Amino acid sequence: MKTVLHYLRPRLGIMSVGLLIKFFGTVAELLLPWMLSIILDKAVPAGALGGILFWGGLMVLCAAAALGGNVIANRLACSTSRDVTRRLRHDLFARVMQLSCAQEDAFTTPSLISRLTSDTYNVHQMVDRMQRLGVRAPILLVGGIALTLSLEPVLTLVLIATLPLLGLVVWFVSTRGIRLYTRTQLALDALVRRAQESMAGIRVIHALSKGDYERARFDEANARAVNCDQRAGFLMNVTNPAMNLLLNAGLTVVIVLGAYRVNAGLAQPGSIIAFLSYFTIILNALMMVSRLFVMYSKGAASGRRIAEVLAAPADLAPQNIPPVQEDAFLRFDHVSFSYDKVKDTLSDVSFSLKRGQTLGIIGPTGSGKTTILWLLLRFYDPDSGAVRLNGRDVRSIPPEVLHSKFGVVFQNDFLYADEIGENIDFGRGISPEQTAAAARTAQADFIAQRKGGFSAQLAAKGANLSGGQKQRVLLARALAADPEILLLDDSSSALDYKTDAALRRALARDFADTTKIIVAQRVSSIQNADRILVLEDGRAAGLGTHSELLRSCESYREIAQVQMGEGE
Ligand SMILES: Nc1ncnc2c1ncn2[C@@H]1O[C@H](COP(=O)(O)OP(=O)(O)OP(=O)(O)O)[C@@H](O)[C@H]1O
Repeated sequence: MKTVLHYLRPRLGIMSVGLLIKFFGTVAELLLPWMLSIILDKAVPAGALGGILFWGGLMVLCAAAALGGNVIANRLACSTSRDVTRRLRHDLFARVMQLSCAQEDAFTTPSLISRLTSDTYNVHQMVDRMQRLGVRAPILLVGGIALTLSLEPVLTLVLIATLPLLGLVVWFVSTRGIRLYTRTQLALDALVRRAQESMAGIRVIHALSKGDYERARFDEANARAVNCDQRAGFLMNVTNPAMNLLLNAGLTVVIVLGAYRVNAGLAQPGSIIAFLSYFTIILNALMMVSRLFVMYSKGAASGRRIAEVLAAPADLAPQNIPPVQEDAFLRFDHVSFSYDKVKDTLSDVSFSLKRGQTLGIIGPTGSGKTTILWLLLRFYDPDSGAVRLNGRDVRSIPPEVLHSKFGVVFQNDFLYADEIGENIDFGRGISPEQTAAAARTAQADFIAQRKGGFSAQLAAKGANLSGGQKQRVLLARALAADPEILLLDDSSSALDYKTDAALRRALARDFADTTKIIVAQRVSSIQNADRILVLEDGRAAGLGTHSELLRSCESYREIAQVQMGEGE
């Protein structure tokens, strides 16, 4: 709730005006039965037409004030909740964008999506309802009880006697509600994850005719989410009838007692009618309070989930590490790293490159090739050792400065549903000439030949391109900003051998000063690299040129033999 209150602070002025209008509107509404009792008990028996007209006119004015006040206050409440949600969503998204990969892994993507969508919606609803009902319900409740006390103190005691029981119901609902709604949100996270997985793999699912299997998996997650929501809903649904029961029981006692008191001449009929109206008003106010607690339970649970992300520490903040004097441009210095902090993913890996040199990385799947790139980009920090650029530890370089040095193509990289040119530019203001040059180096000549050229529209994830075309657009994107360091993670695997060779020649020619790290499965993609790192289960099994490794590294010789028949 602290987080939500923080976002409400800039709106305090407007909220106060809205709540003040709500206050007066509700007071006007509350006075209506009291005025009715004056008309019935005083003006009518005295036959005072002037009195009847005066109080009747006042009632019309009060009713109009109540209506107008409510409408204006509700509109103000709406604008506040909209504004709070917009700012909250904006900051949450900005924070999500800055999360480290380790934090992303911990929160999980589906959970972050539902925090950005359904959780912010729940907070929106809570802020909205709190303003609409938060003032109205207590005034109707407290004011109603005060007025009934002045009208009929004896009967009011019956009303007051039921209040502790009602309070107990509200307390029980709100404490259990937060727990149940947190569980519901977790089930929704799982549902989003299932939907995301199925959408991402929809072609494989079709190809393997696994539609039924996926539907069953989705239904299972769906049923769990519905079940959790049902439990929370059941608790909330029990609240209203339970309160109704208590209040109707009280109402029955009031009617019986009221009839007895009128009969005995201890009370007037007008007061009893007004009392019954107040009883209904108080009943409604209590219903509002219980609804408020439902919204509060949901909103508070969601607010807590949002606050967790906003409060996540900036664990990639630059650290104060003094630079060292060294001749290498890029150095991995005895780096060890583990994702789960149990088993090392990389163990004591070292290599260095001079500016403009190329490192090829090869090794079995899961040997840690991509992890080396993650550490270079400081998506994760090494557990021991250091990654340095020009003698500066990457942990001491501000992320935006560090990342501006890189051009990257990752495995399964993404393309927007936008023009090809926009996908290459990626919001960096790259000139059309630079874009065209990058596309030429990336061997993406097909773009110019395509209808619309660089303005041709891509489908989401580049679905209207072939695998090889996609890789070449992604390469053009990586090259367009003329990076100091180029990281290519298995990014030419879909290219035919001829195009792959042409790409390597173009890179060597047009990006001679760019330091390149190329992760590849094909020996042919890296055999001309200045150095090749052979990884095996996170360890450097070999480091050298192609011919050196053929002589000295058995596992490299085996790969080369299988792929090219070399080294025998
Ligand atoms: N985010 C992560 N959390 C936990 N473990 C991970 C994570 N990413 C990768 N791993 C694990 O770390 C190991 C190395 O993964 P990495 O992606 O670096 O391998 P790779 O050599 O690039 O594999 P491939 O050739 O298949 O792309 C694997 O065992 C993988 O399961």
